[in-house]
Amino acid sequence: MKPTIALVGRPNVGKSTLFNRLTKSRDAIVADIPGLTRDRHYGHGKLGRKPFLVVDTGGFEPLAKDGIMHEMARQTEQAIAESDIIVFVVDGRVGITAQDKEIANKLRKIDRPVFVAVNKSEGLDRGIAVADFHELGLGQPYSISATHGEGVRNLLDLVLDPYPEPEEDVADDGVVRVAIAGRPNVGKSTLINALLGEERVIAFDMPGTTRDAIHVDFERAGRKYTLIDTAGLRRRGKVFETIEKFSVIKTLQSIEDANVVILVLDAQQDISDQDAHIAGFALESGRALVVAVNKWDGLEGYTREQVKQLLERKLKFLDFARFHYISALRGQGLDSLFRSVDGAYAAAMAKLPTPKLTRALLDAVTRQAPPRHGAFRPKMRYAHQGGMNPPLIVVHGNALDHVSDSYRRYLEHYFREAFKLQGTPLKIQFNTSENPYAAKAERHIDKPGSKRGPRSSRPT
Ligand SMILES: Nc1nc2c(ncn2[C@@H]2O[C@H](COP(=O)(O)OP(=O)(O)OP(=O)(O)O)[C@@H](O)[C@H]2O)c(=O)[nH]1
Ligand SMILES: Nc1nc2c(ncn2[C@@H]2O[C@H](COP(=O)(O)OP(=O)(O)OP(=O)(O)O)[C@@H](O)[C@H]2O)c(=O)[nH]1
Repeated sequence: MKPTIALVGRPNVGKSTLFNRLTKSRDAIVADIPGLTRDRHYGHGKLGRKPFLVVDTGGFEPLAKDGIMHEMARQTEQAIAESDIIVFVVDGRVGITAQDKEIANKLRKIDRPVFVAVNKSEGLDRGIAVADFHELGLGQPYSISATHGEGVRNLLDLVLDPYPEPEEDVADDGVVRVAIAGRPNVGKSTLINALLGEERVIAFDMPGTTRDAIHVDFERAGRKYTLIDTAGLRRRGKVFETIEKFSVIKTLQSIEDANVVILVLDAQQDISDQDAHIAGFALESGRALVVAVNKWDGLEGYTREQVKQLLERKLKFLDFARFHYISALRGQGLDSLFRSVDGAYAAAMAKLPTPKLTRALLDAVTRQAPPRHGAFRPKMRYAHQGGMNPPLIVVHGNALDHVSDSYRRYLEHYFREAFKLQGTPLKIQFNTSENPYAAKAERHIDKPGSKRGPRSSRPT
């Protein structure tokens, strides 16, 4: 599972700046998607091939007893309880403060690695910048500059050293890993009950001692599935208990671990920010997705139509996914929900042969050529598949840096239709480097004496 890094520290030390730096260099599947609002506190990052999640915890005032600072401290404690690694950010220009010491006192009691990042260190002597902070008793402090990027990579190397690179291929053993995500009270437990039967849920609800995901196998219509849940989070250490039953980190981790995410919404409630954020996470993770609009039993015909329209408008950025209107309570709509889960899985794992991809690409271009950008006319030559889950299509050609987002979406739509990739996001990567074979072939053709060379074929 992807490691989760929590950024902790008092206000104004540079946590948000560091967060932005850690999360910006990801291959953006969501380049510019209308309607998608992001939760700026949770993000994906990558160090080389190693992926990780980052949580920006906001300012941490451990002594605040009430008010907004107290609420923030609660949320920070939850993030600390659920993360794998803590990066404690301090301000190298201000030096150690009483508040830093308070935070350190709390962090020293937890059983996870804590790294002290002495920020704003650009232009300062490294040794002097960090000297003060040994006193925190959290080991060697590291000097960084979040705005300039200095020392950040070194720190990440250390932080992620114990975590191996992910395996190259996604194993396709035919067992579909399903995560059920949604905000509190939409009916996730009811749906899980309906899928597993009561006796299984008891096992599933057992508090674990580690925060590894718990996997529950089940069968449906002759097919095997594994339900992923990160239960067990609630029992972790005495210093930082997870207070809330709902956990964004837990949701993110189960999404990451799944092949297919079932996003559960409540038809009887308006779409909330929390729903939209969870939908956004699912999209950003690249996982295949099926939307289950639950509690459909309680609605009349006219309201149903209204709800459908509203949802499809608000969640337009999920238009690659199938929407199902179900009642978990009555067990209605689950068969067809699972047919879509299977379909989404197949789409996520699809193998797309180069000749077919290239043909589809050229057809798409014939139908609508990429618009010229200034002096550049992007030229697409061929395409191959660069990955699965989600499918990654690598398009090769010239001047592809100048392809617009709207043309990217056009291509995405075209490939989706051509290869029936419903239910999975699709990544398109443009590769402008010359095709060495094409270049060679052209040189060959250009050779004097070549019968099929362009010169000899030019009308005279
Ligand atoms: N000189 C310098 N300033 C920095 C650096 N990193 C952040 N800052 C500045 O410090 C100030 C606070 O940065 P933020 O990233 O907002 O700090 P924060 O810890 O997220 O603050 P809260 O959101 O209040 O908790 C901003 O003015 C940043 O530009 C750095 O590496 N060097
Ligand atoms: N009418 C109706 N009510 C439902 C349906 N599914 C769940 N509910 C009710 O919605 C409430 C919340 O259901 P839960 O399954 O506990 O929701 P949850 O998403 O697991 O909630 P958390 O455990 O808080 O995350 C309960 O009162 C359920 O009986 C449904 O299909 N129709």
